[in-house]
Amino acid sequence: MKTFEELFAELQNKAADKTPGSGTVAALERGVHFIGKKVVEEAAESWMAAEHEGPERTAEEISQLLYQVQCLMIASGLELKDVYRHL
Ligand SMILES: N=c1c2ncn([C@@H]3O[C@H](COP(=O)(O)OP(=O)(O)OP(=O)(O)O)[C@@H](O)[C@H]3O)c2ncn1[C@@H]1O[C@H](COP(=O)(O)O)[C@@H](O)[C@H]1O
Repeated sequence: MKTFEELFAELQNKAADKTPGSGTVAALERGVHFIGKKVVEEAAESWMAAEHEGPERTAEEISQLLYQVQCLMIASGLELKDVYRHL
């Protein structure tokens, strides 16, 4: 199990190192348009899971949404603090 902050640090390190075999690195190379579509896809799947599939599936889909949001943040050059200051 990992926290939101721990996952973000892991993804930042992989992006900086261009870790071979990383799906995150591959997604970042495809860019904001590709990642943005993933965010929308996972948001829709989270919504559908919440309506029809129960809490466990909803948690799984939301974890994927958070991952894609973090990819979008990194692709946009954002740090956690840039987002947190709007919360
Ligand atoms: N938490 C995640 C995570 N959540 C979702 N995804 C990816 O996001 C994509 C979308 O998920 P889907 O279930 O919709 O995928 P799919 O429809 O089966 O396949 P696609 O055709 O959409 O790729 C998949 O490619 C998943 O692998 C994630 N990929 C990585 N992580 C974590 O990110 C870290 C770095 O991962 P790597 O960069 O791959 O090393 C690790 O801690 C991973 O656990």
